[in-house]
Amino acid sequence: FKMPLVVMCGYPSSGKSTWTKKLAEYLEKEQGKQVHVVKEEEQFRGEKNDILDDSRKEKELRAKVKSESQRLLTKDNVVIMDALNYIKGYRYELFCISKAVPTRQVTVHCDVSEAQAWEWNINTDRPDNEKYTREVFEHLVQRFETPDPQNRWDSPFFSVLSGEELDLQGINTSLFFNKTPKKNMSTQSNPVTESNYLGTMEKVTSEIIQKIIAAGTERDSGTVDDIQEVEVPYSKLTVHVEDSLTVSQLNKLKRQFITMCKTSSLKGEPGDMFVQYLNSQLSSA
Ligand SMILES: Nc1ncnc2c1ncn2[C@@H]1O[C@H](COP(=O)(O)OP(=O)(O)OP(=O)(O)O)[C@@H](O)[C@H]1O
Repeated sequence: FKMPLVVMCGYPSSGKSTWTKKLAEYLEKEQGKQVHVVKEEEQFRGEKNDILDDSRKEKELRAKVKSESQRLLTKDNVVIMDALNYIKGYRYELFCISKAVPTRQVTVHCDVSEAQAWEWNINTDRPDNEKYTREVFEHLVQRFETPDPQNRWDSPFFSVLSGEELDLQGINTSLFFNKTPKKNMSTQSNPVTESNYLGTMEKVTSEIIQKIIAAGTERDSGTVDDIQEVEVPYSKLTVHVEDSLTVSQLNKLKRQFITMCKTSSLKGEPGDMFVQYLNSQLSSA
């Protein structure tokens, strides 16, 4: 059992670094753990707003922070990821990495209002190039995908409101004392054996995609339109389709998912895993 990952998230300037510091101190001094903080901030080098305003640079930034965390996760310490972590699909990828190690992961949401975060941003004693511009701040707030403890990748979940204290002890308990989370209990299908796992994946994902396509193509061949929730085989979960979606996009997501399963030694109920993957990717496009 390897040391766990804490994923901080929240609006820009919502207190992520402040709570990261307190959590790290608590785990080190009171629990005798080694803590490694991966700071997104260190990558900015005075160009915070430029990087966050450029989707290509921002993507590179996220990839760096992710691989740094992944590298450290194999060592004997707690990794706290002090980063915006605002994309649902990205948090899902982190969850897959933790699962593959395997280790535990806890999500901490610094849940302060936009107005409060903005006030902290302008009143902070950092140099101006380390403050968010109004424009970048607003973009990040708009794009923020609030974590939901119902998603298994956002759970166990802790949030801290403005004026409240973070439950440091609770986090410690979740990281070190709780049992490994149980497998998803929403399906009763038969357990899948190692040897036929990928074959099963192929069949399950194909049938799920067929169902989504069938639900949307009655009107318009080739595009899946105007669907909210699609019920699919092999899972009690539904797929949320908000925007129009092409058959080739769906096939691409299926291929990506299968590749991820092959490389990450991720195991679970194939139907649920694929539906959760689709939902995380469809909402983070
Ligand atoms: N609970 C709090 N009460 C009062 N001020 C706070 C609180 N939390 C954070 N701040 C102030 O808000 C500013 C931003 O805090 P912090 O750097 O922790 O946020 P962040 O989410 O890490 O920011 P960034 O998005 O830039 O990484 C700091 O000046 C900090 O002192």
